[in-house]
Amino acid sequence: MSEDESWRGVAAEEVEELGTAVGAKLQARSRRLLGSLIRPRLGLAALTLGIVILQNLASLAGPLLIAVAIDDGIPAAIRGDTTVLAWCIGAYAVSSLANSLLLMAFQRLAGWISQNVLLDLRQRLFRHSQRLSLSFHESYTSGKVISRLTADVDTLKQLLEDGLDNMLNAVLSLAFIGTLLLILDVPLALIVMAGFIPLVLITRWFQATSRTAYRSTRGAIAKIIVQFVETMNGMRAVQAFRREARNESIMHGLNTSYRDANYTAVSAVAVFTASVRAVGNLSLALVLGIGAWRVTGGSLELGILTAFTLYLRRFYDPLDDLAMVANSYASASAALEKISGVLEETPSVAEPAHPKPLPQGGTITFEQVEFRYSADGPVVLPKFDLTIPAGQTVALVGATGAGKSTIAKLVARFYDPSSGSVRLSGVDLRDTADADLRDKVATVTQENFLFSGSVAENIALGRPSATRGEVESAAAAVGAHEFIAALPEGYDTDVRKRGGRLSAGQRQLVAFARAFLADPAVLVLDEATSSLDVPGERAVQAALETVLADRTALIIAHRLSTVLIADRVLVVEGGRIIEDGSPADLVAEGRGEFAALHQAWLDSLV
Ligand SMILES: Nc1ncnc2c1ncn2[C@@H]1O[C@H](COP(=O)(O)OP(=O)(O)OP(=O)(O)O)[C@@H](O)[C@H]1O
Repeated sequence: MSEDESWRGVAAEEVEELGTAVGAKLQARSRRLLGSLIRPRLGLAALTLGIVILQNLASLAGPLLIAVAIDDGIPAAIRGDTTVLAWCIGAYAVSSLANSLLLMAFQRLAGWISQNVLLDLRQRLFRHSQRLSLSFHESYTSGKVISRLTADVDTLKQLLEDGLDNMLNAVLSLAFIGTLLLILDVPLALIVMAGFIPLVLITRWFQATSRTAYRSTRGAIAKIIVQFVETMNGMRAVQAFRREARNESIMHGLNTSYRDANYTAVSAVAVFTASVRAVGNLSLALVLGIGAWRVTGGSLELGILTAFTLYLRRFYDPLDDLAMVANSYASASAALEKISGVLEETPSVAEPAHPKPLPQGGTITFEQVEFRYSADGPVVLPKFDLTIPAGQTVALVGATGAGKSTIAKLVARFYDPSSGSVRLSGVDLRDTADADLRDKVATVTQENFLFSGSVAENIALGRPSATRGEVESAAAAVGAHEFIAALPEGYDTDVRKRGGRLSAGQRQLVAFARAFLADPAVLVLDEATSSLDVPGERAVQAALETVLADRTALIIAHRLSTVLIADRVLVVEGGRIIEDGSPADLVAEGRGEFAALHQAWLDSLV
């Protein structure tokens, strides 16, 4: 990444103090995101603006009508002519009613726009997060994604729900009332306008202070959620290793820094609001003093002064609201900065624009492949070539951390090689469509994640169009039928509900049934039988031998029985393939790693 691009994506998230240039770029990115969210609703936004303008005009009529009533209506009524007073009262009632109706229409429309903007944003974030590659999620962590999708979207929600409303009203009130003040009395209006000089200065100070404070709050809340998710996910380990106290102290530290960051922001708001009020009240006092002196001198009418002070209150009230909007905006723009960062990330394993279809067959070729997990990380697989002909069952063996799973992950294209290419039936995996690849390559791992839903639904993930009969046959083929049938609701048992909880071995069998049902050209089994008991493994193995007969398979296993069904064994050490041959040949040679491993297995059986 060049220096200029170092702010892109989520890279600047952890940086506390941003340079001005980077800060400006991040703000521009946030604005672009906001613009892209509002643009599709521009017509409706224009209508909302029209309504709020009318509503403000309706609300402004009040004090003016009161001024006319005091200066003309009441004196005329004293003389016996009530026409003007009656008109004033009637117009006041109509303008108040119009004000209420327009306000309701405005709030409903603004609410509709905001809620749709939020819906759009939540969907974009979720869709994008799902599309980002495994490597992003491994480093960014689910807690941070959750924090973007919940806490950060919520701050934007606050801005849109209350802020939009307040801001439009405040800006319009300021513009309209400012004009009216000038029309009513120029010298008094100028006194009011002079108050804007300190206001601008205070606002600039507030923007700078609150931006930094809110960036810290966004970072702090993300850390809290990350810690929370980690604790909840690892609850068993937490309790088994008595990590509660340590976790509590970490959480206390994080919560404290979140409080401190929020307190800094709230303090800035307090100073800002108080200063705005002080300026407002001081100019009101000045206007009242000078106005009263002029009324006594006869150069100003009492009605005008009354209207002026009534308007003045309304002139400064929205400034209070504006202070709150500025606060919500600072908080939301810090959140938008983070959200737009996630949305700017691109999948490192991207789908090509014009994918090539994968032909039948399952020959896997590694051509001059070198792999590291990150650009600056160590080389995990030094450059190598390897061809696995279609239909061959290959076992990968080797010590922990040797690189076996990494090879398997490259075959399933969870990562792309750092250099060279991995091909399936001659097609570079980088040129394939995700759906095509997932149809052809199925993976069963140790984790065996089950989605909420029934056991049958979890098996059918392998082939969503499968009938119940096919699901049951797949389960029977791997020896899972009996335990599933014995569950409270058989195949319809919910795997997340009480009674539907499956053991690790049972989950593994479900994952096997899923892969068998998928009927892929290439099957990757990464420690897929490690949780099965011996009879369970035998049942799967018997099924494996028939199922693997006509497809390519890559098996990573630590058990001899599984390795022996392979046609070919690759021994991996430090990312290199150091032995390659049939299990029988490698054992017969008697000198290599595999022969030693084989002997160790045999010894352990005695
Ligand atoms: N997501 C990752 N990011 C960075 N490094 C990784 C990642 N996954 C694995 N590694 C590193 O790559 C190397 C090979 O790991 P790999 O998981 O392929 O080993 P393995 O042979 O499958 O081990 P095991 O038998 O324990 O599963 C290890 O040094 C490991 O630390």
